[in-house]
Amino acid sequence: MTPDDLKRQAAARALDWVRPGMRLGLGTGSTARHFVELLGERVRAGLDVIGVPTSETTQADAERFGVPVTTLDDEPRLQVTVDGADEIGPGLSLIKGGGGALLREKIVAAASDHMIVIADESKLLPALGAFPLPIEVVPFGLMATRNAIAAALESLALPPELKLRTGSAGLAFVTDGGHFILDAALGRIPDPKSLAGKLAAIPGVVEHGLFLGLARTAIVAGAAGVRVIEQS
Ligand SMILES: O=C[C@H](O)[C@H](O)[C@H](O)COP(=O)(O)O
Repeated sequence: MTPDDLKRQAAARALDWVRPGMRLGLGTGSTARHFVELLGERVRAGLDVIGVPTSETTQADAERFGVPVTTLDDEPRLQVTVDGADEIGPGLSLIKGGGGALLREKIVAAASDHMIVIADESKLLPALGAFPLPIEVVPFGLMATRNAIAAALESLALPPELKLRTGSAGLAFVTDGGHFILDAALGRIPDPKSLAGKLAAIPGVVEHGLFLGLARTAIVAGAAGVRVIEQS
């Protein structure tokens, strides 16, 4: 079984939470894409749902797979969001944003009654931080914002290692919102809540990839089968 097979298994299980008439948040990334594709199969078989994509890529996928889409402006409250993650830590804390979609993903998750995270078992970890934490920043004042983030990291005894994410041709990667991403190689984040608070207080930081208290259910597929973890 390949990691991609496991992602698809987790995505398939998430369909159990989908009911006719639901308004769904559609996540971004290779795992969420499986969900959108499988949801499209159900829609073609007659399921009536509508989705809010969390990125331009997912919007295109949803259209290609035949999932009707809307916006949060037209449907500001969603019942269920299904999304992937880069890491799943204690209490279903998450690192997200490896694909650069963290801002819309967090807005959509926060507008949802129930966020379900789907992943293969490699994403389930005893602590967050091995995956570099994406921090979305406005291009204006990049160096000042970067210095402020580095100072915040140092104040928490975390390494101030920040890398501007690059895309094609070595240019800065630009998010759907027109921002840049600084990836913070932290190794281990002992206190995600304190870090989230410090980052959110920095002017120029638009959002960060720590998703705390948002996911209620994790569906994790591994060699031994699919596990459902609920956060009470
Ligand atoms: O910005 C991207 C998202 O947060 C993804 O959900 C995350 O990076 C996981 O992606 P994948 O399912 O491809 O590992």
